[in-house]
Amino acid sequence: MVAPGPGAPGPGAPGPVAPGPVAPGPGAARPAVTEPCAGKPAAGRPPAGKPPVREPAGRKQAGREPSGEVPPAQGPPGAIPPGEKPSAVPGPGPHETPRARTLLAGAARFTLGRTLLTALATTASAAATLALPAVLGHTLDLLLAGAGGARGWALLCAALLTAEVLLDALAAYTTGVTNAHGTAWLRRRGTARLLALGPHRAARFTPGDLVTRLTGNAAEAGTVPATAATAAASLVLPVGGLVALVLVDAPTALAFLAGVPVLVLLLRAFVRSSSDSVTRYQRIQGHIAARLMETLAGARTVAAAGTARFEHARVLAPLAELSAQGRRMWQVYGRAVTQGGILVPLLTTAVLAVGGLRLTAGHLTVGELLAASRYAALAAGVGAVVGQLNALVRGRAAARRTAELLAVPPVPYGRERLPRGGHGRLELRGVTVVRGGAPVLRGVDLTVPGGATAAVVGRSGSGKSVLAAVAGRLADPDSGRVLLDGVPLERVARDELRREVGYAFERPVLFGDTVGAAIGFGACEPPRPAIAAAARAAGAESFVRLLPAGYDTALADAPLSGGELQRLGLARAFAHAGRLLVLDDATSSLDSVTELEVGRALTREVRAGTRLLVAHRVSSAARADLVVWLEDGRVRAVGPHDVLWDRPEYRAVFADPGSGLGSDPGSVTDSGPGSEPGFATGCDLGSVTDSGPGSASGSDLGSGKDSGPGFGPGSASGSVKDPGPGSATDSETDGDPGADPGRGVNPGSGADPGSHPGVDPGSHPGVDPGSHPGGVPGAPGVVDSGSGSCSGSCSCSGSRPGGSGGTA
Ligand SMILES: Nc1ncnc2c1ncn2[C@@H]1O[C@H](COP(=O)(O)OP(=O)(O)OP(=O)(O)O)[C@@H](O)[C@H]1O
Repeated sequence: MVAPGPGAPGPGAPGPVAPGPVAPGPGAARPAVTEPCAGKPAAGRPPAGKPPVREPAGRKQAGREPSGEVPPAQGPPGAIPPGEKPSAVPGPGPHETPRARTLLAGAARFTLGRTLLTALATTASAAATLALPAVLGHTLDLLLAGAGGARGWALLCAALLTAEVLLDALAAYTTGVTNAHGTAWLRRRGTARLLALGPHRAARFTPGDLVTRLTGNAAEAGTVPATAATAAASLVLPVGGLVALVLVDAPTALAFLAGVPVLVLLLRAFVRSSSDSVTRYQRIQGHIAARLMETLAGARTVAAAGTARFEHARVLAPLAELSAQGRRMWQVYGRAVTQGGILVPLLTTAVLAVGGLRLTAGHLTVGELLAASRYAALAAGVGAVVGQLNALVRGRAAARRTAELLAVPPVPYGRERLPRGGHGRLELRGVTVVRGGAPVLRGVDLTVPGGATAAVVGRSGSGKSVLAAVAGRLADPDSGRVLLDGVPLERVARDELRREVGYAFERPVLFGDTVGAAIGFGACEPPRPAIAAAARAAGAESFVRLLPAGYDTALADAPLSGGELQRLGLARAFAHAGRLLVLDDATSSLDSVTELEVGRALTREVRAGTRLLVAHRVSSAARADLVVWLEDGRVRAVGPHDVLWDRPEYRAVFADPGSGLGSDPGSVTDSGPGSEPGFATGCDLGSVTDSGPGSASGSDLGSGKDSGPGFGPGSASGSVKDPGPGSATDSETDGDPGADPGRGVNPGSGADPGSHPGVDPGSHPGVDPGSHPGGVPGAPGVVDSGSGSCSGSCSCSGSRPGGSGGTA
């Protein structure tokens, strides 16, 4: 017998898919974190054996690593809200069918050998099944006639039965293997495409929906090649049965043929109605999985808000619709089976009645009547065909969902290399980014000279993270261009881009089995000393040393605070630092002292290059060479922090509760053991006193003894020599929040050619007033585009107050 099809819907159909993985000591000398990738290449290295520490999801994926908390879809429990993410993706429809077909054809090609073996085994089994009634009938006739040779025919019957059993077993085995290979092929393609989409394009699917597409849906689609082969073979039985019936006795066959049109109509109706309900069923599964993922990602919020019951109801709200579709599937299937169950015995009875009459008339032998009745049953064997059709319908619907993922084009990369010896000059030209139908960056023109540190500040939602994302091509602008060392990012080869542009995020996700592997995770694996140096620079070494096995501690055994996680994320970025390093709020969870130390280490111990820091703290802005002040997606001004600080609106940015003033650790002088007395980070120097041993209490604030290098290359020295207006000499200590917390440091105002000899001083002329006709006169070094007047490229050039005219 031909193995029955994969089964009916309902219990046989997939239930809500459970989200799951897709398939997916320091030396005495301190080595600088340079040449991080001198270690063994990690091309093709899987994302380690451990899933991300934090669950992915979130709207801000474009520019920020996903947060652990995702706001649940709005609305009370009930029907699926129309705005929920899966609906943002084009739903399955006739126009997708060719894609699904192409995909299934690809899976069939991949499993061709096994599929052919399956087809062969099932066809051979069907042939044995077809031969058996004739042989059995003839054997019976020989036995009834007492003729010789019956024994040989009886043995042939036994041989046919044995062959049928063995061939069915072979078909079951090859079907399983073919399904597994087909599923694996689809999952690999889906996962590869998902990873090639980049965060922004992938964000159009919710994580739960993606998991459903890559697990349950891919598994169902993966069964299509073998099911198609089996279904083709299972057609051999009814067709062969009919042919055999005609051969045994044509008038008897005519009795059967009278009922065939009804059978055909029945099958057609089944395919039509089950296709629709199966498609809906699978979509609802995706919705439930998406909600479940959201809830799991936001488990803390749910627990804190005490909304577990609400969440329970919300996640399972589509269950009623799922159940309705499941029932519909059952009904459709049940109806087809029932109708077939009535029709088949009727047809068999008609065949038997006509055959009986023909037997009485002497036109048929007993054996022929037996064979005719068996062939009639085989010819009417719609049960197997319905099962196969049902599996094919489900598989095709599932393939459409997988094909929707593949229909999203991957991010294209060019082949160009960045110029050798470039320092990471970053240019944004007329960059506009649209999110949710509205521009969130509007015609941004900006130049950050190679080797400079730029702090991006602005109120919450002003577009800082989006800017950080486009700067390193985690997202592409909707219009405009981003250039690194003069090469448009879209032309740069992928490996080159990822090697030369590093990111650290506010809430990093760690990949790797161990702490060391998590730091080394990247396109290439840095050697252990470089990993240790990166950890040291990121302030992670102290707690890594305390772990049971240091860098070899399994991530699962390393409980990490938010700040520790952030430091490991920073260490990862430092270990792979290229010519551009983008830190998107990556120090927000660090205490002030650690942040200060990280800022220093970034200058001294990490490969020199351009830094783009999304900053909420005054101290971070104060240490940068230039500040890019964003407002409503536009560059409001570019200039040194201490000069911008004169403006109440700029100060108000930091008065934003979300931006950290008041608790700004930048006002701490330096509380680290062995800290340099008198070092001030430039904040309200009188407002915080330092209780750390050996630290300054702010008494020599503004003394200009700035020995901290700050973030920027060469940022420290200039302030000693030439504090300049608005630099470290500000001594207002009246506690006025609008006073001068930001002025204590004159970051980057002095050249430090010694420490960064590779940086071209000429390329750091401070702010380029020429390119900013809207620059505010009297505010040296600041270019104001608040009125939208930043028409050319904004660069920090020349007129840095207190600076020597270069930050190199
Ligand atoms: N995927 C998205 N869909 C819709 N809107 C988005 C998306 N990503 C960002 N936005 C919107 O773009 C604007 C800028 O977002 P962005 O994350 O860059 O702000 P930000 O300045 O970094 O804010 P914060 O300081 O609060 O992190 C915000 O209004 C945000 O709501």
